[in-house]
Amino acid sequence: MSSRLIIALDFPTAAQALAFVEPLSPAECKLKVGFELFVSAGPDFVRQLTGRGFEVFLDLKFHDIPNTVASACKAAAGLGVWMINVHAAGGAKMMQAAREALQGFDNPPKLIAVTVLTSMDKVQLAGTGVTAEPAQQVQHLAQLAASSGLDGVVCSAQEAVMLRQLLGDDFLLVTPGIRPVGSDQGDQSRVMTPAQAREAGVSYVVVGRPITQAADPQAVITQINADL
Ligand SMILES: O=C(O)c1cc(=O)[nH]c(=O)n1[C@@H]1O[C@H](COP(=O)(O)O)[C@@H](O)[C@H]1O
Repeated sequence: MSSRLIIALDFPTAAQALAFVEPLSPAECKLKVGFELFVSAGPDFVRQLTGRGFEVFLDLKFHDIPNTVASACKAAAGLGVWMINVHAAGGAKMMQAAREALQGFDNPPKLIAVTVLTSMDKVQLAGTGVTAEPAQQVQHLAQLAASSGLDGVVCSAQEAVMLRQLLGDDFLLVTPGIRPVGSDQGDQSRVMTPAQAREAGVSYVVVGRPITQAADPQAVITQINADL
């Protein structure tokens, strides 16, 4: 079975990211390219990763009017990536437009929606005008994503049990905010360990700094894969 670990390649340059990726194999992880690396390294870098056989999650969190998001999703799908995402807060019409935009592709990327960022807690969420508990808002947006035809959501592992029950076994639950025991929480709020995430029924975990900033990344990768 392929790994359920997605490593966040949050590096400033293609050279640094490639140096990190060099010893890795597509059997032990998938790779996530986010804003920082995509802005500096661009689509050619993404093609280099797919060319090496990696499944790539292009994490650009599209959030705009439906037409703009649909066009961006088409462009992303053209790169041959495995997964892309939009913000569920963009609404049902935006998510449906994203879904429809992928229809012409033979092997379209999985399309998932960000619910409530894992860095947000109740106080920060309230600051945006949403007075629901984070878990309630995650549930609301995940149901909207499911009814809009998306393949899954980004959420914290803390919401995984609830969403698995509600939305079934095939709905993808992709969970950042993963912290192995003893690692720094950093700017994340709703965190869980890899083993807790597995028990909660997540589909994939996203892990960045606990691996990329480790003295021995390979040891952390091996341990996380064992925990999953
Ligand atoms: O969409 C994401 O990947 C994402 C959503 C979210 O709610 N929280 C979140 O942390 N992420 C991403 O997941 C990664 C987590 O990195 P670390 O906190 O370093 O493990 C970062 O690249 C974030 O951009």
